[in-house]
Amino acid sequence: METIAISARAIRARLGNQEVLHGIDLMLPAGRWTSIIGPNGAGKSTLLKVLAGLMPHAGQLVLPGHPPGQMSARKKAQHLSWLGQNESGADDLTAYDVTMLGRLPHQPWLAPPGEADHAAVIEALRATQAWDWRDRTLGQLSGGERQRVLLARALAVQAEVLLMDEPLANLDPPHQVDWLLLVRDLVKQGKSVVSVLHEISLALHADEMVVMAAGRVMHHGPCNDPATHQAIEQVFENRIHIQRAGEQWISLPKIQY
Ligand SMILES: Nc1ncnc2c1ncn2[C@@H]1O[C@H](COP(=O)(O)OP(=O)(O)OP(=O)(O)O)[C@@H](O)[C@H]1O
Repeated sequence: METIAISARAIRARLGNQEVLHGIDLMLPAGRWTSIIGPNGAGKSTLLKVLAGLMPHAGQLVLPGHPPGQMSARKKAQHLSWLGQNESGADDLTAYDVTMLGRLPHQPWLAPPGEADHAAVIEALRATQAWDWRDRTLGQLSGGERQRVLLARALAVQAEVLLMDEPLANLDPPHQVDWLLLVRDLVKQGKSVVSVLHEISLALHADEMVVMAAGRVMHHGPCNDPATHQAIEQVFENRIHIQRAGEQWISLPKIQY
């Protein structure tokens, strides 16, 4: 039987005075990579924030093996790692110190980082090829370089579940591919990854896809399933076409000149 990383039942969430998630039921598999896709405003970021425990919501959220209400904030922060969309702040901190923030859930209150913390930070900065800028502040980095440091921070947590909102933002094509290989490697180690992506061709490399529109899940299925491809085309108003290119599925814009 498939093990579950996060189970969400009847999730509703509001932003301002508007309900933006309208009753979401979702079982996210453990040890797999799930992509969440959908048009602008579909509620993808809101759903990811709810899954990360960062937003008030109605409905039930369960991390199997961790009874609700019995997991301390620290344990939860060790278990779930978060990479937000367009994260700002920390401009005066060095890339090394920003990455070390990912180790906070592991460190005793006010204790300096230990050997394991430094080892995790070094490994994460090397994995995202951000090691060379370890002594530069975030404010001195380009958008893509900065994103790779934030990704290193998320990796340094060494969490079982990684939630990433638009992790490919500002990354050039080779670093997008590196991210994809990194995720595949995490999944091979048994970690669960959930990512919100706008790059449909890359999102199709995931194991499973959640297709959202207007605050609802329209489809959840394997990335190589024709029903999933049809759902993707539909939520994007049939303005894109999913097709096979060699070993991969890719999304092409439908353009009539
Ligand atoms: N402060 C707010 N008050 C009311 N509605 C909001 C607020 N912030 C966002 N929304 C609305 O909530 C809905 C869901 O937003 P969300 O950011 O989750 O969508 P998304 O699918 O991640 O979009 P995108 O692809 O554009 O990043 C959108 O319709 C958005 O306009």
